[in-house]
Amino acid sequence: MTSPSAIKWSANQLALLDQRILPNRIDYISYSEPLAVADAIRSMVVRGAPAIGIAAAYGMALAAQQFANKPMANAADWKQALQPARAALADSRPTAVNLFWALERCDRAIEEHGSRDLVTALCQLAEQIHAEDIEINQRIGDFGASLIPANSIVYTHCNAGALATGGYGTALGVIRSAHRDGHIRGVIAGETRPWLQGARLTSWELMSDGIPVTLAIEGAAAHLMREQRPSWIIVGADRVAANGDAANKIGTYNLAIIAKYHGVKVMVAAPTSTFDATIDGPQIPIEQRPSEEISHSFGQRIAPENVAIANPAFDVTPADLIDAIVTEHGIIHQPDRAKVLAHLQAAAQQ
Ligand SMILES: CSC[C@H]1O[C@H](OP(=O)(O)O)[C@H](O)[C@@H]1O
Repeated sequence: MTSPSAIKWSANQLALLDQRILPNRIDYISYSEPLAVADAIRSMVVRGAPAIGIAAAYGMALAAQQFANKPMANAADWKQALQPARAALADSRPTAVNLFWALERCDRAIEEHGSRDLVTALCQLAEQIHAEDIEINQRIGDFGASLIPANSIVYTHCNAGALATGGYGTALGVIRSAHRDGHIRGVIAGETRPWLQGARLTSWELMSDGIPVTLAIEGAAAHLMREQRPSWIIVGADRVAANGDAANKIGTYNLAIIAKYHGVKVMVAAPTSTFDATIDGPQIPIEQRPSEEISHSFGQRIAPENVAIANPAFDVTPADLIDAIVTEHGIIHQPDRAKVLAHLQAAAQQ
């Protein structure tokens, strides 16, 4: 049994698996309002860079449906009508660049179709982005798996699985493909405070696929790298910058430093839609999330009132701590600016 899809679209209705209550409850929430989709992204009903981009594209399709019976003379009319929905979706989470990449693809569809049947075009575009992502993840998985030695233990952080994407996953896509090839002896999944994507989502996904997984607290990472000698740390990304730095869930930078000390290799698995060639790592916007995610645990206060709290949702791992960035177009070994830009240029020509 594999984990259910994070995103469902049928009869022009969007349903999102509520990832805030997994794995204890499997509930989908239906959406017809684009502003509600923006809230779902902000509150992490749906999360994970590629899944956020797919949800935003469906949000724009829902927005267009609201104007299906209104006279629109041209693309400018449509852009004006859809602007509130686009603005709300763009404002939902700042770090995952797939969100902005998907909205820009919707912008191009609006320009291209103008007053013709834009509703159908945006629905088809969202479905295309969704279907493409699954195929992309399978390619990332196979490229990444080619790097995993036989009999490997690997370590992963957060959830870059089917639940964070259109399906199959990026980091978990590599693990799924390597397990299919018989190269995975075990996976260590870091719990990933405060939202516990590792404990609640990655453990659940891997167990659903029959992949041996051991859940650990993040504080055990150095000990486990020394004792169990994983071959790779395999993570996803929310944004890969032009210089090869990668933003991912908070704690990834820690793991990369520990990995360097212990001679463990670090792999970032991400589609080229997660790359942002316009900035370098230090310029990546880091989302600061609500303090309550740290001061409370499942509704119970665990920290004193008024304690100062830092809750950055992501950190940036410098390229010199990354051994490989794996995309749907191949592998960037020992990434740097020149290699990243060459990879993106070659990808654009395919
Ligand atoms: C392939 S998803 C990438 C990324 O998304 C997760 O963040 P969040 O759960 O806050 O959306 C995490 O950083 C994953 O690695």
